[in-house]
Amino acid sequence: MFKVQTLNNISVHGLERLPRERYEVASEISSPDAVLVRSADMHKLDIPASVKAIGRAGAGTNNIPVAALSKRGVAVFNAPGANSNAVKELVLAGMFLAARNIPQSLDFVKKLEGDDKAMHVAVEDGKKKFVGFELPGRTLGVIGLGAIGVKVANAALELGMTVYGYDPAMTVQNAWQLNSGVRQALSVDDLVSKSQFISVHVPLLDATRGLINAERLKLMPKKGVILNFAREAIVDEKAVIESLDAGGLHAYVCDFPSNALKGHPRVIATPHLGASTGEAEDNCAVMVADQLREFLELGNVRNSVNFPEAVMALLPGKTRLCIVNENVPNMVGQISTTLAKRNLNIADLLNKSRGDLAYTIVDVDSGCAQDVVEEIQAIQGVLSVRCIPAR
Ligand SMILES: NC(=O)C1=CN([C@@H]2O[C@H](COP(=O)(O)OP(=O)(O)OC[C@H]3O[C@@H](n4cnc5c(N)ncnc54)[C@H](O)[C@@H]3O)[C@@H](O)[C@H]2O)C=CC1
Ligand SMILES: O=C(O)C(=O)COP(=O)(O)O
Repeated sequence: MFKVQTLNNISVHGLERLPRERYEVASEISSPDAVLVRSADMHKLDIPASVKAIGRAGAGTNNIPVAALSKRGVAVFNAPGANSNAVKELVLAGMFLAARNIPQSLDFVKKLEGDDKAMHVAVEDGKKKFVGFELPGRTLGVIGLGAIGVKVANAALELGMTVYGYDPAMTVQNAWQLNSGVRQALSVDDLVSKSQFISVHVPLLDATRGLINAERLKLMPKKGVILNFAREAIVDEKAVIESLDAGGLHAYVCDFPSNALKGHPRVIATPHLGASTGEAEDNCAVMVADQLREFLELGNVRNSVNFPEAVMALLPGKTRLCIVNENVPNMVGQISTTLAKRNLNIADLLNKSRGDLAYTIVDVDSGCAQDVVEEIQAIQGVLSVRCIPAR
């Protein structure tokens, strides 16, 4: 029986992927094997030694102490692309809301008084304050052409906008999805200086903290719109408010409200709603639950943010050892020597590395005693070892 702790509400469609006869899933559970999470902050949590994997039912993993977990040999999974359409749709909505001054006009309507005739007069007189602009011919700059950025860029092209993209580490997979009409910006500054709309779709990293700052806002054409559906700290909120107040920016559209932003007439803020559609919640939960299950039951790794991709078929009758170790020379040598000493024949072996970490799957012909696991665990550089008994 595997135990899975949930730290947020996870779609029932995802939880159903973990069959009751093999999985106990609860928000309060002792010694969990794995954790399922959305945006709960795990940085200050005491994550028990029993945890072998974390599944993030979503994209961003900045709420998870990934580096510390890697050192313990714990895998972290996410659900790449599973909520990207939901975010794209909200970004598009944000562009329309800003361009047509819709929030301000709704506010105006809410405050109308008098009978219908008086209201009609006020409407026809008041509407001139909300004259907007149209999107065709305007320029959008997309920073980060990953699952979301590519969809936003393609959709904006369809709307008749000129689109620039910037992403120095774009994957081949995403490059295949990107409409060839999207132009390449040479740098963030190049993109910013060309774009009336800028939408950020990068993870929160040291390199992306404050990516949109006072200097960059000065490079932007007047009356621009910044859209931030990525993470709060990617945009310098103080600089944005100063620019809005000084008549630089037209609007700041974001998914991360704060006291400073709340009530500002040119801020359109939603309560972290990017991934909050039934479809996205189901997609993320199903994807990450499947990945967790495959890891717990077979040791295979798909879509991890810290482990290398590693998938090997497990044949009936074979016992599997899953070893996480530092990516240093002679680890596989030491592991196979340990097995040979015990007369355990290797049927199949897969060794993959990613950065400082390596992951080895070894299938052996016969069962494998606990002391073998302990001996491998004792090899310097081994971070965690797991034995999956033969079926
Ligand atoms: N508001 C919400 O509810 C949601 C927010 N997000 C946020 O959006 C972010 C992006 O999500 P996805 O597109 O699914 O992730 P992704 O991993 O598919 O794409 C991120 C892209 O950013 C690029 N990148 C990284 N550093 C960069 C830099 N310094 N300059 C330019 N590009 C850079 C990467 O190469 C990658 O292509 C997530 O990390 C998360 O923080 C994601 C989903 C929902
Ligand atoms: O997937 C992401 O990165 C998100 O920000 C979505 O967060 P959520 O799962 O809605 O709490």
